[in-house]
Amino acid sequence: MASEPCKKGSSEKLKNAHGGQLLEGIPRKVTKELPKNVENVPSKKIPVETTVEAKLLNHMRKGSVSSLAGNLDSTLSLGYPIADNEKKTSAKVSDGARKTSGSAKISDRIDFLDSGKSSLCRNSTSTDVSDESSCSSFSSSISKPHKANDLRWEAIQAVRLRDGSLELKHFRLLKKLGCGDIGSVYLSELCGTKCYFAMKVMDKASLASRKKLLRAQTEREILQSLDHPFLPTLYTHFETDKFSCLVMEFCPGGDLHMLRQRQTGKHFSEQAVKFYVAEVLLSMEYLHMLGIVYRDLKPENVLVREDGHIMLSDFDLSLRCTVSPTLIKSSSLQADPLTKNSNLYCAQPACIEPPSCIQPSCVVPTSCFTPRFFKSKKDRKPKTDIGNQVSPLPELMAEPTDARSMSFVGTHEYLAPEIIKGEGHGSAVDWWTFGIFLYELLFGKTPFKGSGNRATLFNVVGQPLRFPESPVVSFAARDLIRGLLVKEPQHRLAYKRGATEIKQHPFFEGVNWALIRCASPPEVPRPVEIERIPGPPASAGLKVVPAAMPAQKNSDNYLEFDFF
Ligand SMILES: Nc1ncnc2c1ncn2[C@@H]1O[C@H](COP(=O)(O)OP(=O)(O)OP(=O)(O)O)[C@@H](O)[C@H]1O
Repeated sequence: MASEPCKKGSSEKLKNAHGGQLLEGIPRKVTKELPKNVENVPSKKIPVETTVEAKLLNHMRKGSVSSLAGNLDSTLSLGYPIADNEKKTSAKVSDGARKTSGSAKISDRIDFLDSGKSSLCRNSTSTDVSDESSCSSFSSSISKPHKANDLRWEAIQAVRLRDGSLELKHFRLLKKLGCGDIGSVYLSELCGTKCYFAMKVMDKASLASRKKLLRAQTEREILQSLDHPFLPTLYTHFETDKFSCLVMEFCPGGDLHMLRQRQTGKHFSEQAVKFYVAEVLLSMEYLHMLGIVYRDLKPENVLVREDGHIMLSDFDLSLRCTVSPTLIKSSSLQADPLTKNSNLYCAQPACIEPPSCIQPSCVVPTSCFTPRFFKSKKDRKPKTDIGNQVSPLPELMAEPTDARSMSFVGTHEYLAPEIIKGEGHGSAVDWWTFGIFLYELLFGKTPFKGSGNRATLFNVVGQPLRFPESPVVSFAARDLIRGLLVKEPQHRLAYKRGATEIKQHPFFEGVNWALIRCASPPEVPRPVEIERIPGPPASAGLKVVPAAMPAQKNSDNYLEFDFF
């Protein structure tokens, strides 16, 4: 089968074909690196697809894996075109460790950045993951309490128990979902289980030659550390001699960029926005608690799960640092940890009793998102007491504010001013991108977009924030955006107390943060139908027909009923 060309660069072609105008709906392309220190690295993304897919097929033909179910292109439809998936045309510029001189003019800096000469920051090595064994990683459900009732998790564990490890041969690759800078993502079935996953396949040789091994490693390590309802679950990862594979949850609903294109006026209603940004906020809060600055928030990276809730994806640009979560305000029922209970401390933002958060019949609003407090047995209250707590939740500040990176990372329209100016940046960049994200979902466009990337960068740094007259958006929403899109990071909302500050903004009034996972989403993807169609055994085709559709009729008032 001929390998399908990677469509990631398709927007560039459209740009030329349409008089330099980037068509609305064509995804922003991101160049993750503007290489400088690295000689001979192309400034455009290499279509990993061509290399990965060809090699993968070759690999499979040798009999090491079940077939990439044939006729993929013609017989499979995901309900959203792959071309839409493969978007992003701006520059996703990699984390460079370059320092600019304090006296350098911003225009020089922007020229430099726009010229594609900024440096790579992470010191990629060709050996950073080469010593890995070919076995699967053994993340256990103990470290992922949210997976306790997950059939896919159980299916993976069952194969592991039976065969010792997960390998490529255990999966059928059914459909290419898209390709990114460091790999291609395939819809895959764990053979014989009807459990479907998104498998990211990365060609190790290509990663090494393009000095992206470290980035792939960063993404994998971050994914391994996550266990949150709105963040990807890494079910397993394994290596072959040629490929590194990450097996994650498959999101059939596409991403928020595509979903926005389908809305009337190409923007979401304010209620829908509130839902999506609230879930993104919780996932960012969790990441910051783990010391992870995400750095790549944009609608393309927010995927929609089968239940309509979101999943933040794409962690290869994230920055890891140390963080010391601090309790800044205890709830009235908690003794002051500093005075009375010196053994009370905050550790992980995880569920205290995981299943209780999922049950719609929750009587007690046990929070999935509040910090877990460990106390000595002596001080632990009886469960009933805890269950009756109705007092305000304690406030936790877990901002990796000390993090400092000189990297130039992100997508032009989403870059924070301090990144463009090369002043060094920390977690506040995530709150800037959160503001741009909120703006784009509400207004259908980003606030500082210029005629080209260079103009965009200038606008971000120098242009004041303006709001279009339509659509009409509440004062609270505009006020929140204003607070987030403050150019100086130290004056930006959430700079001091992180997500807590944002949660308390009137825009989110009435949001039940603890039970957001139980709320009805604005749209739920149509159930995935995967039906086998007749054909030769080796190329048995599958039909996949998910597409976002409006939530149940009676969900017109879902926000009042479920969410607030
Ligand atoms: N879990 C998933 N479920 C469904 N589709 C996915 C999933 N993960 C990724 N995809 C699709 O595959 C495409 C490629 O994803 P991938 O993370 O490799 O690249 P990317 O998001 O473009 O970013 P990057 O270039 O930084 O790697 C995405 O655009 C998305 O449409």
